[in-house]
Amino acid sequence: MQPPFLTSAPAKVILFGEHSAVYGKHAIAASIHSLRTYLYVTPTADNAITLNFPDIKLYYTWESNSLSKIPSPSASIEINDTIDQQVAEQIQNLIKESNIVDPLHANAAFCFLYLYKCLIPNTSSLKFTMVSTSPIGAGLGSSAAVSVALSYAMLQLANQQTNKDLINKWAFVGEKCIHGNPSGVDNLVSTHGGAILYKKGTEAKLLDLSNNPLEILLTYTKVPRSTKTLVSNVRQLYEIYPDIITPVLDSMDSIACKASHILTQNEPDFQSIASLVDINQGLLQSLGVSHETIAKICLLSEQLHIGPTKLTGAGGGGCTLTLIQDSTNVQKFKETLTDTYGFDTIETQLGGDGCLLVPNDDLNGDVIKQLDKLFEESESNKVNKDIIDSLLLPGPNQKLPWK
Ligand SMILES: Nc1ncnc2c1ncn2[C@@H]1O[C@H](COP(=O)(O)OP(=O)(O)O)[C@@H](O)[C@H]1O
Ligand SMILES: C[C@@](O)(CCOP(=O)(O)O)CC(=O)O
Ligand SMILES: [Mg+2]
Repeated sequence: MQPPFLTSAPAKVILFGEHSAVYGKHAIAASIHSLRTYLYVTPTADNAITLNFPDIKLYYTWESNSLSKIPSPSASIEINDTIDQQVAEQIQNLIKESNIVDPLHANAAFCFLYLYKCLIPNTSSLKFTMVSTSPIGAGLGSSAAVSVALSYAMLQLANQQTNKDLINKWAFVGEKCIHGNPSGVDNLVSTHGGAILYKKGTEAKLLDLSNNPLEILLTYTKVPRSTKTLVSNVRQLYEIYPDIITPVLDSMDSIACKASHILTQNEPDFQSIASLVDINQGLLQSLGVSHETIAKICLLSEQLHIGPTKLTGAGGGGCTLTLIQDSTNVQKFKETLTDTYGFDTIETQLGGDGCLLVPNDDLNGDVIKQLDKLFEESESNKVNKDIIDSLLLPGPNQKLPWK
C-alpha cells in the first residue's frame, strides 16, 4: 500500500498472570479500546526514513544508505521469532552512532529498525509518526501497541496479505526487541482486541466478559519503570531459587485458570475474584515487582472498603487495578489518589477492537490536512488526549473510516 495511511492498536490490562505468563503459565488480559497508539505513515521526498515519536521526544532521520549497509535478518518476510544477533548488533551500533542513548529511545528505535530490516528493507522516503493516548512504560502494554501498529503498517508497505495472525507474529518480534523475553500476551490482545485466557505456545481462549462487566478502576502512579528490567529481575530470582519461585508461578497459573472459570459463569462470584486479586498481588509482591506507591493504593482501597487492588503489567510503579466491589467511597478513593498522592485515575471499559487501519484509498484531501495538522502539532507539544480522540478514536462516532 502507498502512504499516507494510518494504523492503530489498543493498550491492554492484565487481570491475572503477569510475569508468570513469561514462564508458560496462564494469564487473563483484555484490550482497552479507548487508550490507543496511532501510527501515521506519510511519503517524503528525501530518500530517507524519518522517525517522529513525539511522546518520547525521539526524532531521527536515517539516510537510506546508512540503513542499507545493515544486512537483512535471515528471517526476512518469513516469520522467525528468533532475533538475528548479528543484525541486532549492527542495528545497536547504528543506534549508538546516531547518539540515541536514552533507553526509552533506544528500545523504540531498535524495535522500529529491526522490523524495518525484516519487512521493508528496500523502502525509503517515508516518515513514521506515532502518538499514543495511553501512558507509556506504565504496565498498560504501550510497547505491544507500538509493535502491533508498526508491524501492521510495515506489512501494508510490503504489500503483504495481512491477516491478524501475521501482524501478531511480527508484533511479538517487536516486543522481543523492546523487552527481551515477552510472553506474547500483550501483542496478542492488542492485535485481536477483546479478552483472552492466554498460555504461551497454545491457542488463546476468547473470554466473553460482555455479560459480566467487571468494574475496575486503574490508577497510574506515574512512577516510571521498564518491563525489560523487571522481567529480568524476576528471571534472576527464579534462577537463584527455582524451587521456591516455581510454586509461586504455579499458584499464579491456578489463579488465572480459576478466575477464567468464574468470569465465564452466568453469575460470576465476584467475592472469589476479589480473593484472587488479593492473593495474586501478594504473590507478585513476593517476586519483588511491587512498589511503595502500589502498596499505598492497596491499603487505601482496603481502608475505604472499595475492593482489592493489584499491580497490572510488569509492576515496579506503573499502574494498578482496583476491583470495585462497593462504590460507596469511590469518589473519596479517587480524590485521595489524585489530590493526596498525585496519581491519575483511569476509568475504562475492557475489551473492544484490536488493530485497525485507515487505508490510503479512504483518506481524502480534507482528512489528510486535518491529520497533517494534528501530527505536526504533536512534534512540538504533547497533544491533548481529547484532541487526538476527537479525530482518531475508532467507535460509533468515529471521524475516520477505520477497518
Ligand atoms: N507512543 C510511543 N512512542 C514511541 N515509543 C513508545 C511509545 N509507547 C511505547 N513506546 C516504547 O515502549 C517502551 C515501553 O515499554 P514497556 O517498558 O514494556 O512498558 P509498557 O508496555 O507497559 O508501556 C518505551 O520505552 C518505548 O520504547
Ligand atoms: C510482565 C509481563 O507479564 C507483562 C508486561 O506488560 P507491560 O509491558 O508492563 O505492559 C511480561 C510479558 O508477559 O511479556
Ligand atoms: Mg510492554
